[in-house]
Parts: sequence; structure tokens; C-alpha cells
Amino acid sequence: MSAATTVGGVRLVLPATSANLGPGFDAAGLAMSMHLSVEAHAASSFEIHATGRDAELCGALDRNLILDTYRSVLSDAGRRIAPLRLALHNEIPLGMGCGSSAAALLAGVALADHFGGLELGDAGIVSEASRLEGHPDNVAACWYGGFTVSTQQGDDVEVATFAGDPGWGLVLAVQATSLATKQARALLPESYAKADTIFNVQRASLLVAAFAQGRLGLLRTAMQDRMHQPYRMEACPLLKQLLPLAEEPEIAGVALSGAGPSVLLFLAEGTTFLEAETRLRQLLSPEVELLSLRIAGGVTKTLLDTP
Ligand SMILES: Nc1ncnc2c1ncn2[C@@H]1O[C@H](COP(=O)(O)OP(=O)(O)O)[C@@H](O)[C@H]1O
Ligand SMILES: N[C@@H](CCOP(=O)(O)O)C(=O)O
Repeated sequence: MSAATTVGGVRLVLPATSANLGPGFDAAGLAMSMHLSVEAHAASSFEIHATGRDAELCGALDRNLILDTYRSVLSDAGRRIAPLRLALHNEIPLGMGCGSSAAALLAGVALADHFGGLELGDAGIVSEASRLEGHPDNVAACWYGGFTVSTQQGDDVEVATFAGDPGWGLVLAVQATSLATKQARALLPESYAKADTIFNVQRASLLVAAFAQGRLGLLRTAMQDRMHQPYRMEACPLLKQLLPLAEEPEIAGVALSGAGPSVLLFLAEGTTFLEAETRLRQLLSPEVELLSLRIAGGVTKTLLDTP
């Protein structure tokens, strides 16, 4: 009897992530309270029932990032590819700089691990998904939750996470049109000036200190960046509009979310979402969505008895 027919179902709930937070390019990530939920059972053929955001894309059987990842991980491991029935609910905007591909890759790897009995463990799953994504920042934050920093050397991914929630309020500004991460990465230069490198090392260090010491007031400086945001500004018009808000007392820090085009804002102590929304609406066109979010925990995995 194959492993798939004896393995029960599984439910995975994976958070959205905002990578970089300004200077921590390809290194820092924050889990946010929007989720991709996937319930999977072994079946006689592949099926997906998708609801929520971008349901049509998430529900397509052809060129589906979750299923393609599931198949390729099992194939590389020389295991049988058991067909799955997926019930999926998605809250993460696709191609908006909120880590949708990291969540989908992790879901695919974790399903292969579960149904193929690979026993990769947390580190193995994060390493494989980071390899497929090409950078570990979103993947590490998605799997472990909270504010997470990571390094990648070949297949070796080191992660440190500040899983506690300091209770800081987030606003995510999401524009109507998406920007593929691959396209946004192609905008970056091959090398950087010494002054810009020092500028980012200083701010990235301060960013880690802000989370380690729970000091919201450091974010205004700690979220400044010269490594990717200046080069992505033209492709991400919301950043140009919202970056100056980092100077206003109601806002604690502003950065491009991941590769963009969404922008992440931290609310200053005492600022409510409604107050921030009123200020942001003075600057933004009505089609820009404003989401009130919190810092989230990492992936949850629940074993389901019914096959
Ligand atoms: N839940 C999902 N199901 C299927 N494909 C997905 C899912 N989430 C993301 N993808 C794929 O990943 C692409 C977006 O990845 P990317 O350009 O890296 O942007 P981001 O990760 O910032 O949302 C989508 O266009 C889609 O092809
Ligand atoms: N460090 C990466 C992060 C990409 O995040 P995404 O959510 O936009 O996929 C980058 O800046 O390219």
C-alpha cells in the first residue's frame, strides 16, 4: 500500500509576510495577520477548491505553485506523487509584496513532506522553500512568525526569530496592479557604493535592535534604505507617495513591503487605524486598499483524521 493511502489529511495555515522592512534586503521579514489556509487529503486525482482573494489563480490546476512544488519535491526525493484534494482559502494578495509565493512554496514543500513521509523537519522545509524562492526572508518569517532575520549560504539557512508580538499596529497600502518579484529584482544594480552599504548596515542593525528591545521609536530611522527602494520607486508609485509620512508623528516607520508595490506602515504609539486611514486617504486614490494588520505567528499544522 502506498504512503498516500495510509496518510491522513493535514491543514496548514500560513501567514503573509513583509520582507526587507527597508534596509534588511533579503534578510528581514515580518509575519502579518492575513493567511493562506490549505486543507489537503489524499485523493484519486488532483482537485482544488479555492475561495478568497485571487481564487481563480489559486484554484487553477495548471501551473499551480503549490502543486508544482509538491510534485517537484516528491519527484526529486524519488517518491510517488500521490494526487491530492485541496480546499484552500486565501487572504494574501498575489504579486503585491506580501509573500504569497513564499507561503505557496512552503505549503507545497510541507505537503510533500507530510504525504511523502520525508521528515524534513522545520529547518529542512525552510531550507528547501528558500532555495526555490531564491531568498530566505519571506520563507523564514512565514514559517516561524514574528520578526525574523535569516541568512542563506547554498542550502544552509540560518534563522533567528523574535516571535513575541510587541503589539505594534500595521497598515498595509495595496495598489490595484501587481508587480512580479522577479521583475522588481531585475531593477536592482549589481553593486553598491561604500556609503550606501554602510548606510544600510547601520539601519539594518538598528532594525534588529528595535525588535529586540521593543523600541518602536527606532523604526523611523531603522526603516530607511538605499539598497532597493530608490531603484523600485518608479515601479512602485505608492512608495513615492507614502515615504514622506515617515516624518509625521502619527507614523513610526514606512517601507516598501517586500519587492512592492505595496507599502507597509507602522503606527506610532497612540495612533489608531482610523486616524491613519484618514491621513492616508488625503494622499491616495480610492482604489488603493488600506488594510489594518497585526504581527502574526508562524505556520500552524493540524493533522486531520479523515482521509
Ligand atoms: N496560493 C497560491 N496558489 C498558486 N499560486 C500562487 C499562490 N500564491 C502565489 N502564487 C504564485 O506566485 C506569484 C506571485 O509571486 P511573486 O511575484 O513572488 O509575488 P509575491 O510573493 O510578492 O506575492 C503569483 O502570480 C502566482 O503565480
Ligand atoms: N527580498 C525580496 C523580497 C520579495 O518579497 P515579495 O513578497 O515581494 O516576494 C526582494 O525584495 O526582492
